[in-house]
Amino acid sequence: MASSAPDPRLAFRIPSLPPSFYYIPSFISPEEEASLLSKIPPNRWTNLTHRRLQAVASTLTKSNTLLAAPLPSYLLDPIVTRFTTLGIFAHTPHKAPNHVLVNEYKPGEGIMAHEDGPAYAPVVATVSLGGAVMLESAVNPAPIHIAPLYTTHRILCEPRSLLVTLAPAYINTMHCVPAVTHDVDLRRATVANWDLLGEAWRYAAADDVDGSGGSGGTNVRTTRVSLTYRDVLKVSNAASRVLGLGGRR
Ligand SMILES: O=C(O)CCC(=O)C(=O)O
Ligand SMILES: [Fe+2]
Repeated sequence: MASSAPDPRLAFRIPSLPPSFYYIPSFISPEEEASLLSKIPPNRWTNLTHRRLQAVASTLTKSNTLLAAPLPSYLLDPIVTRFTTLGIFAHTPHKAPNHVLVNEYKPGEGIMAHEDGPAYAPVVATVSLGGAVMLESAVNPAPIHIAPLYTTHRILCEPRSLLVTLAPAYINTMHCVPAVTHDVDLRRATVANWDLLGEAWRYAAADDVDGSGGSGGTNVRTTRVSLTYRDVLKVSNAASRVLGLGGRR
């Protein structure tokens, strides 16, 4: 019976993590990666202390409202088409992403621990381009202002991969990208998605190609761009029509 067939998406769930993180290596091809990198507008970056950022199509208003504007076509195809096939945004209010935060990290850069918060439906789909980085996720057993963080998990985001974070992980965890030039001690015991990596051998120590022991490998950071797709809950069509807003920052 079709209903008893295993959900193919489960193959990509990171099993050692709390629900739900999914990791898909080689979500896009090297050609698609190069094309995406060439289409990111060079003049729309906002420089932050440890990374630079583009909010596409625009920055949310103070009330966390998106002024309706279509995503540019380079961010839609093929990525959003594949999201639709996988049903990633099937249960969000708009059934599709309507906002993308594009981050760029040079070696030594990162993003401090944070939650993505209530402006969005609890789904983030992140495509990595360029270099690999370690994303750290800290599970919080209680509301963040009451209890300190405990268990930290490490997720290696390879170039061309897709990382999907769904509720309850979206709500119960904080995440960061450490601002380092090298991600060290890479092996099965310390990298939650080791067995889902497309090219784990690249990151293993020379004496430890299966990642199970040894001294652990190192990822030497190079510039990495992340495309983080989200569905903003509050969308204003009126404001963008009347005020002519909604342009890209
Ligand atoms: O670059 C990443 O993978 C994480 C970015 C992030 O956490 C964010 O934009 O909220
Ligand atoms: Fe985030």
